[in-house]
Amino acid sequence: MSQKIDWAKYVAETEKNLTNKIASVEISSDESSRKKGSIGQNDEDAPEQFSPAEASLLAKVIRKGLVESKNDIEVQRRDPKSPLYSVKTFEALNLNPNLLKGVYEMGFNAPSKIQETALPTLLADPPQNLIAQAQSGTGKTAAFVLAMLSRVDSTKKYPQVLCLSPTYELAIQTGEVAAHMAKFCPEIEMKFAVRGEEVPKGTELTEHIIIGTPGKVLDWGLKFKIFDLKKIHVFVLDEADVMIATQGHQDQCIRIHKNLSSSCQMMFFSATYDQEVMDFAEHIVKNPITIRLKREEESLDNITQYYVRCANQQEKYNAVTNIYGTVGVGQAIIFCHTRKTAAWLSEKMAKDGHAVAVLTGDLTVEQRINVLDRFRQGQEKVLITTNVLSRGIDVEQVTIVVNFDLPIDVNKKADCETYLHRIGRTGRFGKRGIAINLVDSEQSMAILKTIEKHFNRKINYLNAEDSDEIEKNRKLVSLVNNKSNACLYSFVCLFK
Ligand SMILES: Nc1ncnc2c1ncn2[C@@H]1O[C@H](COP(=O)(O)OP(=O)(O)OP(=O)(O)O)[C@@H](O)[C@H]1O
Repeated sequence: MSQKIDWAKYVAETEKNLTNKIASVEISSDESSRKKGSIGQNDEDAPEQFSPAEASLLAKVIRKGLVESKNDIEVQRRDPKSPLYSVKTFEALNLNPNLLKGVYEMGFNAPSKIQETALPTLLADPPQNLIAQAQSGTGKTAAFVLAMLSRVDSTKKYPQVLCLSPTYELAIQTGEVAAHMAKFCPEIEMKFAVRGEEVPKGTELTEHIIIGTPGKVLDWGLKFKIFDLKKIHVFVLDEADVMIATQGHQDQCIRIHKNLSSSCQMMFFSATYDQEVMDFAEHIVKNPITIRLKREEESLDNITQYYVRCANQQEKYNAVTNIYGTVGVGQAIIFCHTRKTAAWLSEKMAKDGHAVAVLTGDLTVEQRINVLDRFRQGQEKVLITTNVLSRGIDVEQVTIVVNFDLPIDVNKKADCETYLHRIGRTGRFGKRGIAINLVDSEQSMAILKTIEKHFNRKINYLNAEDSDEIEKNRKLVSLVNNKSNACLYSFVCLFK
């Protein structure tokens, strides 16, 4: 990117290519290339696993909007005398009018919960250091981008704001938000410090904001000295939890941080609140105000859980096709352990004339979004997937979740957390749902028992021969979506 390039255009072009690139790049510490078409693991027999960076990027790209929370913000202040405000409107922040225009242009009417407290802190005079933790999608990026843009003095032609992201793709995402928000502030110039960006030796950067990955920023700031880290007065560390999970990044961040001036304002953001993240935060952020929005936990409260005994894979298949035939009550998601099983199941169902969607890690991000969009619109009633989708399904109309394979961890033990993410709902949806676990061996029965014990919630045996059981289930299922009993009866008869 040349120094005077149209930032918005650059981001638009980069974004256009991003989905293709994502399939062919390594999201890891060394940022080396990986085989095309392989976002997850290459081995389709292996359980699908996704790096924190991949998961974060996917969540960002797939998410449609703000994740609202009913929880209150928790605030901790080292210095109890430091003022703390919160705002209910963007006007109350006394923003540059063109920035405010940009915020409204993005469709933001009022600050999100985390923004209500984070923004006045980030914009306070004298500057305050902030550690903010809130789950993905709650408005953290928008908050610090607004603060970054507000802190620029465009009459001074040197980098003043530095934002570190863990990967190329995440940096591009942040840049896109910044470009969008700064739409009416053409005087603010930004530059990506990511792989592929080269600047001739001896250049001095004149852009106000640098958004980049730690390795490149270290090179530019310390090795080539094309900008002065001491002149940076706002330092943002985004996705700190993903940063830590990326090898070598933590040390690089600390090296960058050591070269900043002591008066530099520190903004630290994380989606999780692990001890490791907080230790890292302590290193980087002195005397912070810490704000925290606890995630709305998923629970099994509204979910009725069943298990069905199947002798083999074919019986599992039969059970699934029966379910498919009766999901008039809503939509279903079927979870498989490996990409291979998901492919086998979907192919078999397609051959038998069923329309199902399949979402696995070998799809590009663009393809995944298409699949999800179609499913959200109800174009397919059944979605077959792997753990690529275990978190944040957020499709309200999904009433049935089938575990074709029960979730297990790398040691082949019950993975209760994944079970909860697959089946559970947050208070947001509050609707009833049904989970059906297909059990085809003694091992899977043992896993089921572990899950049952872990959550202390009974997983009912679904036995279509037992008339009492059918009656009980019929009543229960009729609570789901208030559909007629006739339709629901067919659901219960699936397993006959
Ligand atoms: N005040 C707001 N009003 C409406 N929408 C908002 C507001 N703030 C952010 N959003 C939108 O909500 C979504 C999530 O916001 P954002 O990306 O800032 O969250 P985040 O916490 O940074 O998530 P992540 O950790 O995944 O990056 C985005 O689509 C963003 O445009």
